[in-house]
Amino acid sequence: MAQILNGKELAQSVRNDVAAEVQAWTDSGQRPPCLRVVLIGSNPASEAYVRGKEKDAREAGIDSETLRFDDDISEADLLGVVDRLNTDPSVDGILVQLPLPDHIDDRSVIDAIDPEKDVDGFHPENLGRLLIGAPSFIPATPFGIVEMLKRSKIETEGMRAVIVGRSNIVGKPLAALLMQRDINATVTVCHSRTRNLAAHTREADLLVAAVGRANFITADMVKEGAVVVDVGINRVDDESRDKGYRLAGDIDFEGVREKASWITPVPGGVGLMTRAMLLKNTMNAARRHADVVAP
Ligand SMILES: NC(=O)C1=CN([C@@H]2O[C@H](COP(=O)(O)OP(=O)(O)OC[C@H]3O[C@@H](n4cnc5c(N)ncnc54)[C@H](OP(=O)(O)O)[C@@H]3O)[C@@H](O)[C@H]2O)C=CC1
Ligand SMILES: Nc1nc(=O)c2c([nH]1)NC[C@@H]1CN(c3ccc(C(=O)N[C@@H](CCC(=O)O)C(=O)O)cc3)C=[N+]21
Ligand SMILES: [Mg+2]
Repeated sequence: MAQILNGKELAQSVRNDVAAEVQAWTDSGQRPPCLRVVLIGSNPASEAYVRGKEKDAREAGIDSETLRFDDDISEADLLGVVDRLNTDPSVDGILVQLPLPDHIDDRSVIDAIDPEKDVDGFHPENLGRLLIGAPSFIPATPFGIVEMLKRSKIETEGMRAVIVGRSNIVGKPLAALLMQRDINATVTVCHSRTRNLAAHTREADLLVAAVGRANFITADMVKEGAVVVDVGINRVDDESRDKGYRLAGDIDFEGVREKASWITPVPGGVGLMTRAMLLKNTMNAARRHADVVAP
């Protein structure tokens, strides 16, 4: 039976560390790190993330505000908002909540964010820097996954890592991170065109699912003793809940926990780490902005 990689506890310890960094920062006479989140429309899932982020930021002493716009905002107007935040000297970090409405090109907006304020690490300059191992903002979800493994003292050296999902925000940056010299995993990235997916996943010492389909990874796809990380956030109908649904990951938790050595739950796993690492990135953005190099 797997041990639980407890996102609640691990994220709390990251938040405590960031709160101490922020305290030392403001004690030294600096203003609190400042994050601005841009939220278009009123997607209930996005609203939930944004609420969570605001609460986390407040507790860490970070100045965080969400700028909300109707989903009929034009791309030009949104680019104007980004430009204002880019040039505002009181703003350290910018996060534009994705996905954007269909009439707006996500890429154009991400590319417009000042790479020095890009706390999501989604700008091509930061993704390129991540790939070559140069200092950069590391996307919060991959960063959070690695931080979970490190804080749980899970040895990654020489592991076979299999990532299911090749998105620019999770799968690809996680692959870049896991193959770095301080982690030393051997990485396979699978996607919807992968032939015989289970043959790959069954080889994984570290299996990460970022697919977006509830209970997609079943026990028969998992090697005995694997470390299993669930990035998926899916809604499944559940009449016993007030909301009529509950959250489920991409991993069939009940089945897979019998075989894995470690497993992340949903909720209470990677999502909480994502939010905590965003705070870490915002603290680093403030240092960079003040020309103090991030540690
Ligand atoms: N916990 C957290 O902090 C976060 C959670 N999420 C959640 O993680 C999930 C993934 O997000 P994201 O990476 O943005 O998703 P995307 O939809 O961008 O990517 C999904 C990936 O899964 C692959 N895929 C889809 N179907 C299959 C299949 N049948 N077999 C193998 N691969 C398949 C796709 O392949 P292809 O490229 O070929 O289409 C694609 O690469 C979502 O549930 C999202 O809500 C996302 C970000 C952060
Ligand atoms: N620019 C941008 N950056 C992102 O990092 C980004 C984004 N857009 N768009 C959406 C995805 C998804 N994402 C999550 C963050 C936290 C939780 C999270 O806190 N999850 C909690 C549960 C939250 C709940 O109960 O609703 C948990 O797993 O325990 C989930 C998902 C960030 N994303
Ligand atoms: Mg779009």
